[in-house]
Amino acid sequence: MTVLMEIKDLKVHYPIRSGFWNRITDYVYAADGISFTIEAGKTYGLVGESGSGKSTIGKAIVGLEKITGGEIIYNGEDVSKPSVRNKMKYNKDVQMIFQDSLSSLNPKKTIYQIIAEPIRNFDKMDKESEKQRVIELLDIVGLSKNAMYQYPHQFSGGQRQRIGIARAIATNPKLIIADEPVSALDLSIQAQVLNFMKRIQKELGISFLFISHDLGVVRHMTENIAIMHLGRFVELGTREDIYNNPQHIYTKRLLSAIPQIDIANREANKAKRAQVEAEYQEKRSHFYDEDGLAYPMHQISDTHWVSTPPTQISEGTGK
Ligand SMILES: Nc1ncnc2c1ncn2[C@@H]1O[C@H](COP(=O)(O)OP(=O)(O)OP(=O)(O)O)[C@@H](O)[C@H]1O
Repeated sequence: MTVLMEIKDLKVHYPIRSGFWNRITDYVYAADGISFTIEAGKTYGLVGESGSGKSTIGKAIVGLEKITGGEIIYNGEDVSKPSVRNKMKYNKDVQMIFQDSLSSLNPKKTIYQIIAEPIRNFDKMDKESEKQRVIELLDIVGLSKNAMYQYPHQFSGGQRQRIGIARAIATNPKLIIADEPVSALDLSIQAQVLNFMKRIQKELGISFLFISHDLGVVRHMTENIAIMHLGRFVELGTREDIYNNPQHIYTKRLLSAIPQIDIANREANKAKRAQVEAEYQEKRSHFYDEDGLAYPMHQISDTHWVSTPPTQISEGTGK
């Protein structure tokens, strides 16, 4: 395994201000002690429901969010420090794509201007080479060269997402943070964009941090997955660990929420979902500390970590 990036004990706490003096009265612990490793050329899945802190981690990694504590190690340096990022042209190596391609692509700019912008920032070249590079990038994402004279609103959601990907790969990045990249798309288009991302990963050797609220979407995309809840990881493992041997009650709940197209077993699936939900409500307090937060992670196999109550560890039943 070749390590591309190591996130160590990352913390992002947002201050909450209130009262006449606008003083800090509390904090939102959006990311609280997050550690994981992204391998070169692989996809890491980060999954949890809305508000669990996934985007905060993505933004902290690209440098859009100031961190409260921890380290983000890339090429042996801590890139959570802006001075280190600037020195090593980190923003060329790490790019981000977003869920809402319409608002993340400037509506007043042509597709040419949108894709050429990162090239101009990082790889100065003459006009003709720049144009050829834009055409090449459009070709990689399956769009004709005529697209470069058009504007974002003239494309469908799936095409706009591919334009976002063309912009992201323009700098030959090593890592792309993909924050809910297909959530706004129809199911059939989702599959197209996911397959397309897998293809460019294979061809260009890019790593992805794939952020999603849906364990069904990441299933065929990722080698390793972390499940996040209320700012902390509750479970982390390989695809097999998470889908075939889930341990945390929250992971089981997310798995039961994956939509099934199995019409014949619709009633049985519904009953299973209700049973998992009832179990979650009943046993929830056992899996979280007195503040309602996940316990620290405990390793249960070479690849599998689970947030585990201290009492369970002392009893020697880490599972
Ligand atoms: N700038 C901010 N100031 C204060 N609180 C914030 C800020 N940004 C995010 N939060 C809070 O931090 C928590 C995590 O938010 P985050 O957007 O990272 O979650 P998420 O899992 O990506 O959810 P979603 O998919 O809905 O974006 C939420 O409670 C959110 O309200």
